[in-house]
Amino acid sequence: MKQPFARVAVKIGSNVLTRRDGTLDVTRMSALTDQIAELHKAGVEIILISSGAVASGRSEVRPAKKLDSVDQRQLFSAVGQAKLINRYYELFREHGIPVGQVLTTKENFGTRRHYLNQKNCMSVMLENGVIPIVNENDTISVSELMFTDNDELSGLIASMMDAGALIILSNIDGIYNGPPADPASTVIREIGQGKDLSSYIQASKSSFGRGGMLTKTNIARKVADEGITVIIANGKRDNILVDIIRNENTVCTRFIPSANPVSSVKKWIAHSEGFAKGELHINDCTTKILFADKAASILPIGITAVEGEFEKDDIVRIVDFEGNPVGVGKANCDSMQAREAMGKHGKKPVVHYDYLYIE
Ligand SMILES: Nc1ncnc2c1ncn2[C@@H]1O[C@H](COP(=O)(O)OP(=O)(O)O)[C@@H](O)[C@H]1O
Ligand SMILES: N[C@@H](CCC(=O)OP(=O)(O)O)C(=O)O
Repeated sequence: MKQPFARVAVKIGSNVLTRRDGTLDVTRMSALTDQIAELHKAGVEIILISSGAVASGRSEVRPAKKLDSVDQRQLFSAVGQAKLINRYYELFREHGIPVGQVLTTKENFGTRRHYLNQKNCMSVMLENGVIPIVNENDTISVSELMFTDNDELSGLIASMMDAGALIILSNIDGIYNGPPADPASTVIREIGQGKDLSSYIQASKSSFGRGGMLTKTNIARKVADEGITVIIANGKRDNILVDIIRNENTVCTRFIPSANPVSSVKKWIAHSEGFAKGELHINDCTTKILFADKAASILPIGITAVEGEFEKDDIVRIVDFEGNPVGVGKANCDSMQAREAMGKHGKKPVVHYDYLYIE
């Protein structure tokens, strides 16, 4: 059977993999592994982003004294990640599929060199039939520099690996149009571009999750805008992964991808906002040009202020004349040169169109 997607990133949330008491739900892991193996054997390349390290480590150690939240995370994830990957290794081995562990941190996405290095690692794994199993390296991540949660990480991975789809598995059937516990609420089956979902989302999270539904929807929209289908579905439902791929009527929320996919380098820039070293403030006319259909670079004549100190090739935020962030780009010169050229005609672009992502 022809598969709709050649490459799929699958994110499994902590609560899918853990029982109520916090122990690892090996039965669920085994069921999901079977489905991934089925898709893999049908020729779909899978990249797995799996949470569950902290949750599975929690039940393994009894700390001698009360630990602060950083110590807890480091201790539990160190123990739990080993347990988690060991389980995956055994489960996939039953299908004759090799798996490899990729532990990463947010900083590894900060420079283009690090980014391409990671991309190369996962590409070579896929070329050799190995399923990458990715998680944040919680043991060495610095709290302030962590991913909001693994939804953010999965968005980066799907984008970096040019996946056709990102499937986010949680403990819920999709995004509800009201409180999920309210019987009158139903799952929103399709979400088009530009739809504001904030009024539907409650602040509640599952007991082992970190980010909640709001981060999921924000990431999903961003990734879909880059041309990737994003699906939020219930990882606790039997056969969910295979059903999603093969049966369009499966209950889940689908974010319709943009019809104009963005280039690989623009995808990196789109997710690099957190690494921005400075800001370019642009005038009204340049803002209008950027939002028009034609490709346009940021020329010095349209810049009204340059904030922060940055080097050539650093990431900068683009801010409109009202102070709203409108995009992210890679600077073509350093901040001193940008200040010198600002407001002048006939100068080289400060951000070239090929390295500019407008939100
Ligand atoms: N409108 C909504 N539709 C679905 N879930 C919602 C909504 N608003 C809040 N949620 C909550 O978001 C939770 C899923 O997010 P999260 O706890 O981060 O899961 P995960 O651990 O899988 O990443 C659901 O269990 C639900 O309680
Ligand atoms: N890296 C953490 C993941 C925490 C997290 O983001 O969880 P979730 O919100 O369930 O995706 C772990 O493995 O425990």
